[in-house]
Amino acid sequence: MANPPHGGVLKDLIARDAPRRKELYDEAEKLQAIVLTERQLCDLELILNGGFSPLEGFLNEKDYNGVVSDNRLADGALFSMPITLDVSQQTIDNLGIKAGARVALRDFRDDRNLAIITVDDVYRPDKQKEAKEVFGGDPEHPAVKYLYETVQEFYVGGKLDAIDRLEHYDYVGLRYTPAELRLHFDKLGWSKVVAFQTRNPMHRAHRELTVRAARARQANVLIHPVVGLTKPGDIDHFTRVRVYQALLPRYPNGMAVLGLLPLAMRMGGPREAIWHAIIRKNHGATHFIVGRDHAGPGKNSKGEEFYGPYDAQYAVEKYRDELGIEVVPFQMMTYLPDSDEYKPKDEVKEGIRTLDISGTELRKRLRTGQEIPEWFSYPEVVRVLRESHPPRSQQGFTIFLTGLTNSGKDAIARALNVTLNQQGGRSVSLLLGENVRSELSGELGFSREDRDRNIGRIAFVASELTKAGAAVIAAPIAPFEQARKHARELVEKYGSFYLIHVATPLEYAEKTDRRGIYAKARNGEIKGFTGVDDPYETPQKADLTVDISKSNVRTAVHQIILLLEAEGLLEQL
Ligand SMILES: Nc1ncnc2c1ncn2[C@@H]1O[C@H](COP(=O)(O)OS(=O)(=O)O)[C@@H](OP(=O)(O)O)[C@H]1O
Repeated sequence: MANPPHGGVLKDLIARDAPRRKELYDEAEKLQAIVLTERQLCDLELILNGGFSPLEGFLNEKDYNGVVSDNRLADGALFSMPITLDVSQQTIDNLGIKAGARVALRDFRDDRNLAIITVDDVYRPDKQKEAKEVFGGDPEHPAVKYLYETVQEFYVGGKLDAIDRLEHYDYVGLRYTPAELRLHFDKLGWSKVVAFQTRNPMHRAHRELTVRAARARQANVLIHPVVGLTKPGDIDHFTRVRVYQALLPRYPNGMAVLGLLPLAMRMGGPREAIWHAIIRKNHGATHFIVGRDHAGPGKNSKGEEFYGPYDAQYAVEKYRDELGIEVVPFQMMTYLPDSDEYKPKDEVKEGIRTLDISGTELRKRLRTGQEIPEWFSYPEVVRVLRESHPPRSQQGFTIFLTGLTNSGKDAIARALNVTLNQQGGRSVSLLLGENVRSELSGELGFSREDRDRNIGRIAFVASELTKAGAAVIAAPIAPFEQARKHARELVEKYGSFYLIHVATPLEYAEKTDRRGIYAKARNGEIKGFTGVDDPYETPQKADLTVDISKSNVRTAVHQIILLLEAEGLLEQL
């Protein structure tokens, strides 16, 4: 039998309210609706399916205060994370949210009503207190930042009636609700299950750790990764799930099951560990692994850890009797090359050689295409990671040329286009200023606002193409620093961005202008012309500066090629 849920009853609101579904659906159609944010949606899903039992809704003020100050709901039940529904004053006024009101909760992705909340109260949280008590208060902590920057100023508490489950279109078969997982364990005849939480790819060390934990308890393994919201910058869940699927056959005799958890993590270390344990208990697990720095966000900008490495383990230990799920504390696993085995760090005798590859080192090896040894991971896992993290020679990039009209930026861009096409290996896209103007920005003029909008469009297209692995060459005038900076930020989410300042002086550009465009600007036919009667802000931080009055197109192209080569982008594998 699976472990009893937290509080004794699984609050599967979908199953509970199924008989009234039609009635609730019709009622919601007539109600005002709160459109939920991504994080609220994740929370809602786990309230509706019982993952957050004993919760039956979003916390009211009494429960919230208890959880924040003391890890307890008003009735004394252990619960460590405030699960709240935040709204703005404007939403409260527009929707008439007040005690006793019924309001629909809507999915922003498909506009479906998923639940109805009966409002208990509307209250203004003490954010400073929440930040301090729940997360430790460091303003750089991601959940504290989220609290101050994104969370609205009021919370709405109240119980929910469930209308429908969330629709998912990825890995649907692996998204077990607590009830489904419990049934699955029963079917398999598993009575002891060790759950493993993760937001990272799994390698040999994790496989060894989970098998060890299972062996010590004569249990089976639930690999229970988070696929809701994790730490910004984490490897996306699509890649991770393919990694877990590749790893699964490495467990002997089907001893592990993979289930995906749609949780929005807060990276709350000790508080989060207690919460994670409760969630796994609700999913039927009897044991839960808590490792070093469990659900911690790493270090702040001063290099300080947000939490002590074993704070999470102490926290779950403190509540061990109440938790009702046995926590399995684990040290870091390390590889012993001389005996070709993994051991927890604290069990390694002094003088024994050990090997480790950090997350940063792994990312570097993926980026450079460097070998990832078999002692560290399985070839089938590495293959999945390499597919989503191709080496630099296969990654996209953007060359962004900025400069005055007739500075030579267009000629360099065209020459670079054929040079990169000759090189092969990537599709090359050329975004010349005038082409973009006619194809994408036809309605725009040359006011600062319109120019910024134009560069914004180029940046968007360049970032999408860079994501798809292309080489992008853009050559607008782009006279404003802020817009160029924005373009860099957008593209760098997906690949490299190089700003090339074509710094040919105005006198030269004007003197050599065969199209007579400067003449038109000088005699007033064209107004607000860059360099003549509109400013050009010199780039503060160009990756390369070239000047056609002193050099030529061929040299400029060669300099760009050398830059790309030095960055590893042109290597032929
Ligand atoms: N008022 C004014 N100011 C500057 N440029 C003007 C203007 N009116 C028309 N043009 C011609 O439009 C071409 C494209 O400009 P851009 O889109 O690159 O300008 S911006 O980056 O949006 O500021 C640009 O050509 P290239 O520099 O050859 O691309 C200009 O010749």
